[in-house]
Amino acid sequence: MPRYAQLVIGPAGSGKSTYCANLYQHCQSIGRVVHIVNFDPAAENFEYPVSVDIRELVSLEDVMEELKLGPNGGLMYCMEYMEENLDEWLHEELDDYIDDDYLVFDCPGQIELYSHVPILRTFVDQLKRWDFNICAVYLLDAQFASDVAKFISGCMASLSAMVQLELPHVNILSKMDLCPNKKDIERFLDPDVQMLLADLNRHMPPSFMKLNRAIAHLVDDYSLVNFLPLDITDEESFQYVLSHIDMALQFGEDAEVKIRDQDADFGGGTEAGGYNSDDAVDDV
Ligand SMILES: Nc1nc2c(ncn2[C@@H]2O[C@H](COP(=O)(O)OP(=O)(O)OP(=O)(O)O)[C@@H](O)[C@H]2O)c(=O)[nH]1
Ligand SMILES: [Mg+2]
Repeated sequence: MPRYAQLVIGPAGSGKSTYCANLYQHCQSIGRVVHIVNFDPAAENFEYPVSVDIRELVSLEDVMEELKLGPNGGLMYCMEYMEENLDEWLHEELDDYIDDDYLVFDCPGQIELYSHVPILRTFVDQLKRWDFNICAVYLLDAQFASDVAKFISGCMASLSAMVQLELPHVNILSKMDLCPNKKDIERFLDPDVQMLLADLNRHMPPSFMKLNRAIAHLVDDYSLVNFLPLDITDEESFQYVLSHIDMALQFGEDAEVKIRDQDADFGGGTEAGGYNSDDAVDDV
């Protein structure tokens, strides 16, 4: 039987770790087992129990200190080091997770990892060889849907990850609880590219019209302009997103949903997401 992996990616601060923490909680509440892998060598605080931690192999702090690298160069070094040690380190770590186990990789936010650096591609190819079904879960802050130009740039970033990784790909608009007017966002979830194009042209000088058209068609040709909204304060919203990801992973087709061991070693449960969602809703 295969194992399953969500690769949670997206720009810095888009809500990847918060999503992982809330996914863990949601799964606990419905009696499903998921294991979260911290794949970010720079991460320090966790709102979920970490099942596998890249920092046991390499940590950004040590790399910056020993190699005198800055945070971005240091992170790239860490990820290259991970790539070189896939067989020894990760293979061994994942050995504990067998048939139909479901892992969620909380990745770093350095956008170059998903655009032109081949590290994650090598990593997913290796996971496939180890019989994982994998789905890329790309988070984009719903603020990107506040205007068309921002939204198109978010789509392009997601598109480059999609082309680079060649995985089933689910796009999520995160932080919907912070959106004052959800109706405004709706037109971006499954938008008409002609409408986006007209909007772009309206806000830009005529010299950009040809470029705008080319970009809009590129995005349209890849059928990428499709986002699922996620409001982490709403269980139904979570269930909706998770069911799409499960479908992309073909999870549940030949695997039984594992019932959580009530005595899981992570005692006491976690608090959701490191922020107070009630306050966030009140702010809107
Ligand atoms: N209100 C609200 N805040 C969120 C949500 N998701 C994330 N945040 C906040 O946004 C900030 C960044 O969230 P993270 O989950 O750390 O984002 P990340 O993508 O893991 O960031 P990096 O690992 O640095 O790339 C934190 O302050 C979170 O509390 C959300 O759905 N709603
Ligand atoms: Mg994070």
